[in-house]
Amino acid sequence: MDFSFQQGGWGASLADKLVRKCDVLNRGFSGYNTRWARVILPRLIGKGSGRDSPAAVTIFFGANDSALKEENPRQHVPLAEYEANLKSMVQYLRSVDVPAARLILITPPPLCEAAWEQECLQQGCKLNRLNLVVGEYARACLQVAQDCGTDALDLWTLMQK
Ligand SMILES: CCCCCCCCCCCCCCCCOC[C@H](COP(=O)(O)O)OC(C)=O
Repeated sequence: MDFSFQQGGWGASLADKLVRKCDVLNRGFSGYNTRWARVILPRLIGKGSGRDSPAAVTIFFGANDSALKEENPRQHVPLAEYEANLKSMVQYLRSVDVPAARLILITPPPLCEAAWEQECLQQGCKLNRLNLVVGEYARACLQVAQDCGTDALDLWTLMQK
């Protein structure tokens, strides 16, 4: 997310598609999980921080939360806490007047284990994420969206090979 406004990134593409219709703001923090994000969210989005009411607010977490506890305890967040943190972020956004109908929860994307393993090896560690585990977090994200009455974008399913 942090890097999505770089050349060719999905944030930049979205901003380009929506030019003259609405502004796309990026509040991504690379490497963050929901445990850290829920703490800083009020500093990123406060009551009335947009000039107009937002057309949509996306919440896109889970890739880092789903890192394996044994191999990456720093970023790992247990599944139940991930769900609770997402719900807390939804509740916070609703408390600053973002209607549930304007919220979109995005599941973590699928993981290409072979490519990620290369990245891990370069950093001197073992493969620390598994696509099947990411899928469990994606399903939990969809469940939270259903429970909270928000829209959801199931990237994990849409982007599987
Ligand atoms: C109002 C309409 C909203 C539409 C949103 C459309 C969203 C499209 C998203 C496409 C996503 C492409 C894949 C992105 C992959 C991002 O992976 C990120 C993770 C975590 O990285 P970071 O954010 O830096 O912590 O990357 C890895 C390697 O886990």
